[in-house]
Amino acid sequence: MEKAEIGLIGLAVMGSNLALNIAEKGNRIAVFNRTAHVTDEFYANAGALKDRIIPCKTIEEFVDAIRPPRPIVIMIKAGEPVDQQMAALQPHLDKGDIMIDAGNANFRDTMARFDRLKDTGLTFIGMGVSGGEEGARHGPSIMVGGTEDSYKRVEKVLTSISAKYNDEDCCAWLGTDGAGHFVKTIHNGIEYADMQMIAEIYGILRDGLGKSAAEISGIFGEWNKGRLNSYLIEITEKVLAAKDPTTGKAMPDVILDKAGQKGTGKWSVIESQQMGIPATAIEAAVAARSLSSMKEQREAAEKIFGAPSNSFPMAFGPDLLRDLELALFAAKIGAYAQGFAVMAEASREFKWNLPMPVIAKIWRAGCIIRSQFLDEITSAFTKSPDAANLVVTPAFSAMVKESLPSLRRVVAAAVTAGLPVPALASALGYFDAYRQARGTANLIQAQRDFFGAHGFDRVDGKDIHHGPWGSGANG
Ligand SMILES: NC(=O)C1=CN([C@@H]2O[C@H](COP(=O)(O)OP(=O)(O)OC[C@H]3O[C@@H](n4cnc5c(N)ncnc54)[C@H](OP(=O)(O)O)[C@@H]3O)[C@@H](O)[C@H]2O)C=CC1
Ligand SMILES: O=C(CO)[C@H](O)[C@H](O)COP(=O)(O)O
Repeated sequence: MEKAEIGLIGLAVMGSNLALNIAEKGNRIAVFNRTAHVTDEFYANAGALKDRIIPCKTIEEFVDAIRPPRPIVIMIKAGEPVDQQMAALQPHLDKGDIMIDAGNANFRDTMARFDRLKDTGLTFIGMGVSGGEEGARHGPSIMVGGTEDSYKRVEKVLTSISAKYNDEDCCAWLGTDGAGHFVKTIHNGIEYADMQMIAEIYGILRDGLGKSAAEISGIFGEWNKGRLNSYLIEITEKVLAAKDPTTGKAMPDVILDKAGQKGTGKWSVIESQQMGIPATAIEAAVAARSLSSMKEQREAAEKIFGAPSNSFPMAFGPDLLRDLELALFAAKIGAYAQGFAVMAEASREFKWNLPMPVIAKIWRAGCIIRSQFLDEITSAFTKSPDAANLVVTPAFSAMVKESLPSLRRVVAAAVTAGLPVPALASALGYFDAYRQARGTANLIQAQRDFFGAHGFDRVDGKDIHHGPWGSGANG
């Protein structure tokens, strides 16, 4: 039998769709799944693509079905399963074969896997894939980490399956070892913030203004024609318009308000904190998901403190919807600015030389946060490669100036009404602190020196580093 050019392990949602995508682009592919009946079902449903798929029941059969040097995509549950699968695969591989972990790995695990494989003659790639089920099937965004040479060996097949934006591939090599998985993690952190901010605006419309799901769907539909145009706004319109087949109610009204999370949001926050780069909107979004899961505690607390007032101040008049749209836009800029700032610091720390315009480019299509907005980020980082932060680039500073007053009005009104807007408020606080030349940390430095003689620098540059208190009283 003619051998496959590539193999794929893991035929759940992502792997099965990626395998069909790979086959559809003209590649012969061998597939394997730990539970064999999943492979049978996948093959049975592969339709016209069956001719290019070799279903395998054992690892030996799978490895043997691929032409060496073998590129093997591992698309399974992240974490320990990946180590188990790699260990099971390794004895059957030959020098030059490439294992590609395409799941949502923690980049630190990816770095450890690179280390473990260093002297084996095997090649490893850590690759972030975004786009969910549909992206995997018809074109995901692909973020590759590993040696540039290893990328060149798989570039053709990866670019053949990736999404396209204006005919440009949404697939790129981003740097060595953990670079691809780090960028995917921050993509997801931004995704968390984007989703949380949309949910907060939905909360204002639902609880503060009494609008129905259908009405809110219409509003998001309108916004999707403007500056907020994006996949997440598009699906928000759709999910709000959908009806529950069982009750006929709007679908979001029958879904429990407890959000799941698999780890990438939390990792984004942990890494940003480790590097000392504020990612306040992402932090607020992760915390909001955790708080959402405390349903019973929230129910008990509402009995003690009462529900929000259900009245969003109407001082906005006819400009209310425009203010909400602009507020969401301003906060979104804050979240992306934070995500890119975290990647810039990681790039320095891990010596990845991450190409910011390229990252923005490959997120323009295929991935969950895809939008027109990312084209503007591409252009801003191309024109200002050394900008300290996205918000100080000429294009984005103009957008912030235009939209920030709306974010301030909306956050103020929501806070007054008792409606929770932690991510919107965090983005606002970030802007306010970031653009304040003289902040209040002078007081913190004085306090630290008072209780711990930690010292401070003076504004006049004089060589006196302690205040006239405690053990530092004499300078
Ligand atoms: N779902 C999504 O929208 C996205 C997911 N991802 C990432 O892609 C990867 C795959 O995601 P998804 O398709 O949702 O599948 P899941 O994360 O639900 O993982 C299920 C797959 O993992 C396999 N698996 C689990 N444990 C082991 C093990 N110990 N050894 C071998 N195989 C194992 C399962 O095999 P079996 O059938 O035998 O149980 C099955 O094929 C994950 O890392 C996920 O985070 C990335 C982007 C989007
Ligand atoms: O990577 C993804 C999208 O980009 C996956 O859908 C991931 O599962 C999303 O994260 P979470 O499950 O924590 O919401």
